[in-house]
Amino acid sequence: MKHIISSDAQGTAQAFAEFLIDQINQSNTLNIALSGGSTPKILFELLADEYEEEVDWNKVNLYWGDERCVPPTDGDSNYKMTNDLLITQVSIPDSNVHRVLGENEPEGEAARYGKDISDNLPAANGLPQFDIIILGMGGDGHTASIFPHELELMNDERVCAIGVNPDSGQKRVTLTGPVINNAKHVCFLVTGEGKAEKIDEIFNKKEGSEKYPAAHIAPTDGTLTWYMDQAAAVKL
Ligand SMILES: O=C1O[C@H](COP(=O)(O)O)[C@@H](O)[C@H](O)[C@H]1O
Repeated sequence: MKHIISSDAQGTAQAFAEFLIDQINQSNTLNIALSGGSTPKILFELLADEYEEEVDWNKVNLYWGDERCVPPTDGDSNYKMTNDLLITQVSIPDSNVHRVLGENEPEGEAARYGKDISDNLPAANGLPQFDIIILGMGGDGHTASIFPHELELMNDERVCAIGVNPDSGQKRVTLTGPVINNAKHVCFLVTGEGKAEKIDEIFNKKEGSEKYPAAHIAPTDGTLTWYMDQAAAVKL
């Protein structure tokens, strides 16, 4: 496990963007699962503003590690944020964009999306393998949409399942733990002082940290990198 600490959220997005651009330029095709959240928002703006011309976007296939079960026009939609800030700003073919159909019935959509992933990605260890998965970590230690009260999703045999936000009751489609941990590169983007406590607990393996889904991310054969800002990493 590696961690890269930048001075602020902009620096965190920049550090990850440089890694991503290198990976795209070194690959014939790159399958990436995106996340929602505040740092990816900065990342998408940065990619559109500064890296649009730097890569061949035809090589990039976009998926989502989690999505809220809402229509793609809803302000809560992770796809909407990516579409507004990145997809409509770079030359990426529509056929490369594999969104979760958040407007569909959740359980059926989790199965459909899992099949879309299995049908299109190469397999390794009997599971689809992403080149890169971007993760965030919520203030409660959730990652993707695996929340502490549904830790069993870390060991679920399906590719995708439904997670439920315990505060709002909102259903979300999420990749399961085994698929996340099967990726070649798993990259957390975590910024802000609100994450410092959990970062400290997870990194220092404090008692009780095992209840946080983010603490269970440990790629089987791939790399794990935490991109953080100083505020999130202040207790390390
Ligand atoms: O609910 C979500 O939040 C997490 C973390 O977001 P952040 O703004 O606290 O960085 C995100 O990873 C996930 O995709 C999203 O659905």
